[in-house]
Amino acid sequence: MTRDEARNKIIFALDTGEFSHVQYWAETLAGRVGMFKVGKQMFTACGPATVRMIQKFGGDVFLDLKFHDIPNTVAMASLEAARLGVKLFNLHALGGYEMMARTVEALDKEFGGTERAKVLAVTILTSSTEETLRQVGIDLPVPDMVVRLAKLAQKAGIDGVVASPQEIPLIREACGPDFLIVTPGVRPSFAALNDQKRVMTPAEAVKAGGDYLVIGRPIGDAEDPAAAAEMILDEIVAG
Ligand SMILES: O=C(O)c1cc(=O)[nH]c(=O)n1[C@@H]1O[C@H](COP(=O)(O)O)[C@@H](O)[C@H]1O
Repeated sequence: MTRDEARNKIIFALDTGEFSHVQYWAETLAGRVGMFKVGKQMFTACGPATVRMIQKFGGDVFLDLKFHDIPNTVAMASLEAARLGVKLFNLHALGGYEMMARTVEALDKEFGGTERAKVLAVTILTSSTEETLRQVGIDLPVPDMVVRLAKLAQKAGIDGVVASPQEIPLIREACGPDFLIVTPGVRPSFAALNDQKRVMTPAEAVKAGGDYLVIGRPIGDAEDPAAAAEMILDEIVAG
């Protein structure tokens, strides 16, 4: 894999609430990562201006608001997300088939054949374990639940999933080569696990067939974030 191909796979999780930091990150990591993820903290604090600021500096955006609500509410919120011109956004597959299908229908109606934001369904969060599932009344093993939700999302017309890198082979087998797989829970050899549980290294996640890797704290908390991003690219290219 070339360095450019590796770079295009990296999505930096911009997990801050400070609008004044956005320009710094967009400039520092431009050309070092393929996309910027704006999540709940950033969006709640600063809203769509964050997305526009990143776009102004030439960055692509993954809007990570993990919608989960009644079908109409999610479909309408999804249209607003897509109108911001983001490349990716997500919802929770646990919201069910109708919620996902209504969202894809609304997007197709508005955007027709033109290029639109891709929708990802979050399967089971990378911080969750079997115990987490049992606590909410789900007795299936995590991998079974992930595959079940990925297949449901694909049936509803969703473009891909967010899942742990450990589940990539199972999802590929169940959903085929064109279904996008985006994996957080990626930890380079030099970084701490933090609250992530089901993790892999960047090189392993790419080798397993992940289309995009979401990486936050290993870059954001590093003393030299640009160097950390380059070290991650080194690991992927070497791997
Ligand atoms: O949808 C996500 O991006 C996501 C799903 C998931 O299962 N696990 C997960 O960690 N994330 C996000 O991915 C990012 C991971 O950040 P770090 O753990 O700092 O690399 C965070 O912004 C999470 O919100």
